[in-house]
Amino acid sequence: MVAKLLDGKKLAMEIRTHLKQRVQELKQKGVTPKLVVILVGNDSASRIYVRNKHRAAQKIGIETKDIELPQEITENELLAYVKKYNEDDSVHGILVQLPLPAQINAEKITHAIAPAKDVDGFHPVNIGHLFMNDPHALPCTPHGIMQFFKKYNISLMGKHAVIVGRSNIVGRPMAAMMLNNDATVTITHSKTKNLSELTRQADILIAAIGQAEFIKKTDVKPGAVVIDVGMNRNDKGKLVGDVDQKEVAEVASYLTPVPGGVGPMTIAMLMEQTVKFAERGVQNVDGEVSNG
Ligand SMILES: NC(=O)C1=CN([C@@H]2O[C@H](COP(=O)(O)OP(=O)(O)OC[C@H]3O[C@@H](n4cnc5c(N)ncnc54)[C@H](OP(=O)(O)O)[C@@H]3O)[C@@H](O)[C@H]2O)C=CC1
Ligand SMILES: Nc1nc(=O)c2c([nH]1)NC[C@@H]1CN(c3ccc(C(=O)N[C@@H](CCC(=O)O)C(=O)O)cc3)C=[N+]21
Ligand SMILES: [Mg+2]
Repeated sequence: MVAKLLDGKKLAMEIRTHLKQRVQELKQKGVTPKLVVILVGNDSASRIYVRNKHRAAQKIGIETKDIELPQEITENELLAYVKKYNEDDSVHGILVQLPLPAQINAEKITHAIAPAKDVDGFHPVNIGHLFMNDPHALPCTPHGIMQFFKKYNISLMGKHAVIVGRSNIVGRPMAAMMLNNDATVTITHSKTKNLSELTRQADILIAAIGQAEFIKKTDVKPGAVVIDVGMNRNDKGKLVGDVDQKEVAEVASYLTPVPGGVGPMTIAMLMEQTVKFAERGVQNVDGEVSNG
């Protein structure tokens, strides 16, 4: 079998076209969706993300403000920025890039972002809604992955989904979303025993580990759908995923490439949520019932 590649670049472009239309409608009502991105220090995956976000926002007509802060900034200084944009009615979305430097308690920052502006969907209130199958804001990376399943008619019902990685930004919310869509979900991590035995049972395998080309052909059941979330540099400095793409393409039915797979979808979902939040604001002004 040769895997069919799930083209995230193309799907993200389709989504952008729809968003552009929605932004135009908002602008006619006098509202320009605005996203504030706060980057502390110089994490390399975050750099790529910030650059690509900016480009996408420009194409759609979303206003972005990038705030770049030094590695040494204190927690209170960073909290003051969050507070400022929480209170600024022209801002619809706030995103603080992770990871944050060691002197800052990331949890404290995440908790400080107003849930209604939490475009990452990382606030405990939003995570709680998601786990209760009543989502208000959705973490962008797993939400983007769900769009592949929709687009390519990959049903999750009754399927065994195995997720490698349990981070708050990918693994855990991915598990909730797949569970909400009737998959049977196994979450694995660095303490999991006999990992390969589990991954080989997966109808749908999500690799969100942060280890270059970790998942090999022998870890994958023939015909499985394999989603590669990883963004790593290999020893030659090349961008590679968590999946050995060349090997795994020989056994998987579907596979997301890196680059051009999950990454562009993460950005498309960030844009989508920014627009959605801006639309909610307009609904509230019009006196209609808000959906959250
Ligand atoms: N394309 C995109 O849009 C995005 C890509 N990424 C990329 O995805 C990858 C994962 O990111 P993120 O979730 O933030 O990473 P984290 O480092 O926060 O989490 C990694 C997870 O993988 C687990 N893990 C690490 N090594 C192993 C191993 N050998 N066997 C089994 N499990 C292991 C860890 O286990 P434990 O909990 O026990 O430590 C942890 O749960 C990175 O490459 C990142 O750059 C991230 C976000 C978005
Ligand atoms: N609060 C927060 N939320 C995040 O969602 C978040 C974060 N912090 N910190 C960093 C990680 C990483 N991440 C990426 C998203 C898209 C690409 C992306 O655009 N990838 C392109 C890269 C192509 C290229 O330009 O080389 C692709 O895969 O095709 C990369 C990385 C989001 N993250
Ligand atoms: Mg990708």
